[in-house]
Amino acid sequence: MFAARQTFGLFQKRAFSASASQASKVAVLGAAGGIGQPLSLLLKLNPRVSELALYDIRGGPGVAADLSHINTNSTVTGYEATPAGLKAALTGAEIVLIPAGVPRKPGMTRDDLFNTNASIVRDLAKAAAEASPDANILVISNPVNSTVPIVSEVFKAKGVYNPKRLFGVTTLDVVRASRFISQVKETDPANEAVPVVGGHSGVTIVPLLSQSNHPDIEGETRDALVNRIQFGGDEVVKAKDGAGSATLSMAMAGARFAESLLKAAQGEKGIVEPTFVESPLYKDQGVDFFASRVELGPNGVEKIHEVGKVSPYEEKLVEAALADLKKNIQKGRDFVAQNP
Ligand SMILES: NC(=O)C1=CN([C@@H]2O[C@H](COP(=O)(O)OP(=O)(O)OC[C@H]3O[C@@H](n4cnc5c(N)ncnc54)[C@H](O)[C@@H]3O)[C@@H](O)[C@H]2O)C=CC1
Ligand SMILES: O=C([O-])CC(=O)C(=O)O
Repeated sequence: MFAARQTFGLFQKRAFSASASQASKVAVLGAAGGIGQPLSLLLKLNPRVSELALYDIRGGPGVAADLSHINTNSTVTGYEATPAGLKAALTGAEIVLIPAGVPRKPGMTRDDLFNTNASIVRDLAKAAAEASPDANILVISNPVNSTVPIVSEVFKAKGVYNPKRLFGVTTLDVVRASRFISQVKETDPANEAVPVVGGHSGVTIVPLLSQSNHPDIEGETRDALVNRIQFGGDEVVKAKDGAGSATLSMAMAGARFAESLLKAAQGEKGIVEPTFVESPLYKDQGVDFFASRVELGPNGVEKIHEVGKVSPYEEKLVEAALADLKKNIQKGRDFVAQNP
C-alpha cells in the first residue's frame, strides 16, 4: 500500500498554532479539479488542518507535490488512483470533502449531471463507508439535492449511516446572497447575512430576505435579487462558456464550511452554517433532507434551526422548493436501490 502514495510533508518544523493542537486529517476527493485545487490550497493554508489527503482519478500526486512546498505545518499526501490509494486517503480522515464529478455547461441544469455524477458519488461513498465511516462527509458534487441522499443510502446499506455526519455543501448560496444584497444596498457584504434554506438548485434555493438586514426590499428589486441568488450558478456557467461552473468561489465556500466543522470539533461553541442535512423540518411532507441553519458540534450536527418566520412571498418559494426537493431526493434513493 505504501507504494501507492507519495508523502511530501518533509519540512514541518514550526510548532502548531494553539488552534491546531488537535490533529485533523482532511481528505479531498476530486482534488485535481477546478474546485479541488483551490479548495486544497485554502486547506493547506488552514492551521487547523494537520494532514491533507488528496485523491483524484488523475493528478492527485502532482497537486500534492505542488502544495507541499507551501511553508505551513500540515503534511500533504497525493494518492494514486487505485482502490488502495483511495482507501489510504480516507483512512483516519475527520473530514472528507467530495468535489469529484463533472460540472455543468451552458443550457444544462444540475439535474442533467445526475447520470454521470450519481455513480461517481456512490462509489466514493462506498469507499468512505468502509475506510472512514465516522468522518464528516461534505458533498459538493451536483446535483447536491440527490447526491446527498445517495451517500446516505450507501452508508445505510453498509450499516454505518450517521445523519449527524452527512452534509450537502450549500455555503456558496449564502456567500452569494450576502454579496448580492450588499451590491443592491451598497453595503459591506461582511455585515450582511441572508439565510438561504431548501436545497441547492434553482427554485429549491430559497433566500429569506425578510430575515436579512433589509426586510424592506420589495417588488421588482426583491424579485430580481431572489432570482439572482437562485440562479447565481448559471451566471458563472454562462460566463465560463463551456469551461465549467463556479470553482474559486466554491473553493472559498467549501473551505469556510470545513473550517467551521473543525472549529466545532475543536470545542468552539455557537458555530452555525447553512447546510443540506437529513432534517425533521419537512419530514411530515415527505421531504427528508433540507438545508437550514445548522449548529455544528464535535459530533457533527448539533442542532437544526427552524426556518423561522417567513413572509407570504417566501412561503410560496418554500412550497415550490419542497415539491422539487421531494423528487430530487427520491431520484437519489432510487438510483442506489436500482444500482447498489
Ligand atoms: N455544491 C456547490 O455549491 C457546487 C458544486 N459544484 C459541483 O462540483 C463538481 C466539481 O466541479 P469542478 O471541480 O468544477 O469540476 P472539474 O471537472 O474541474 O473537477 C472534477 C474532478 O473530479 C475528478 N473525478 C472524476 N471522477 C472521480 C472519481 N471517481 N474519483 C475522484 N475524482 C474524480 C476529475 O478527475 C476532476 O479532477 C461538479 O459536479 C459541480 O457541479 C460546483 C460548484 C458549486
Ligand atoms: O451552477 C453550478 O452548476 C455549480 C453550482 O452548484 C453553483 O455554482 O452553485
